[in-house]
Amino acid sequence: MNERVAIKGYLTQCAELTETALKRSIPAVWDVPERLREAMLYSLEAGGKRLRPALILSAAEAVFGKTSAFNAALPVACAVEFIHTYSLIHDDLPAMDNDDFRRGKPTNHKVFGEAMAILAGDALLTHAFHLIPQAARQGGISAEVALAIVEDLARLAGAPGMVGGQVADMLGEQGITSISELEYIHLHKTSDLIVFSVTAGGRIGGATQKQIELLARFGRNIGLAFQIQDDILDLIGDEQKLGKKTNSDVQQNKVTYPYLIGLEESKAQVERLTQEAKSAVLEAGFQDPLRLLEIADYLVQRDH
Ligand SMILES: CC(C)=CCC/C(C)=C/COP(=O)(O)OP(=O)(O)O
Ligand SMILES: C=C(C)CCOP(=O)(O)OP(=O)(O)O
Repeated sequence: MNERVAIKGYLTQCAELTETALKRSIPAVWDVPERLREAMLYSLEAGGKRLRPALILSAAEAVFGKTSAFNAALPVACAVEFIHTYSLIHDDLPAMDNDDFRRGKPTNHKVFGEAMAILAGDALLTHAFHLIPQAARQGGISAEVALAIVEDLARLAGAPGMVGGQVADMLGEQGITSISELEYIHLHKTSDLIVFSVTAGGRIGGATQKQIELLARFGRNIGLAFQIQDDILDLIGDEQKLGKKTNSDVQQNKVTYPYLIGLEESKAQVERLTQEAKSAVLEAGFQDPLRLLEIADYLVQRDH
């Protein structure tokens, strides 16, 4: 990827690289029950924006200054997409959001049944942790970087991160009255995996500790903006483009930013968080920060 294409084209290229790498991440010959493999591939190959992999690739590019860091970053990009996909399968289950459509298709449990959907999620989660040491064994990243990435992923996707955020969301349903409670949920449920993505990309590109911290600040802010935008789109978005039902938050009595502060103030908040994110990237003195800055702006305008 040498040519400077517009951001939409860049994200498409990142998504295509990720799709190819994802196909290779599940062994062609794999001694696992065929139905489990089908259920994993069903959600993994259902599309999705592949935003988190793109953030890993673009953070590596920002720090390293070239897209030649992409090859080393792709196994980690796949790992985060495995984790994100498992989280969506479980989030859609009847015990959680009870959703019927995801990524433009019936949800995993609608096709494979609840038990298999839970297990397909479990298998995707576990396989993610297989991919990162493999990348080190193949020489793409050092063992030290792989260890730091595994440690970050376990924390940011686990109880102190995404899982904890999802639990706080579940326990707080209807009882949330303040922005700070809602912010806690969004920061963990959504931002933490985005923080993981940009800091992992940074580690692969050779970032300093100070740069990792600034990438984490970037990730927290775009992550929060991303979740608020998700809540806005749930109210005013297009089902066809989103590939999932709108108005589900209202139907599930969920407390969201638009519910607490209104639509216009929520949009203004997305803008503010985006500016804050961009200032962190500018402060970091990266070799080539352009893609990260463009992605931050692109996310404000997204309609799916
Ligand atoms: C451990 C688990 C299961 C984590 C799920 C994390 C997550 C971000 C779910 C989607 O949130 P959402 O319900 O706000 O989004 P959507 O509108 O896409 O369902
Ligand atoms: C965190 C949220 C809001 C869940 C959906 O994430 P995405 O909007 O990134 O979902 P896909 O494109 O990967 O399907």
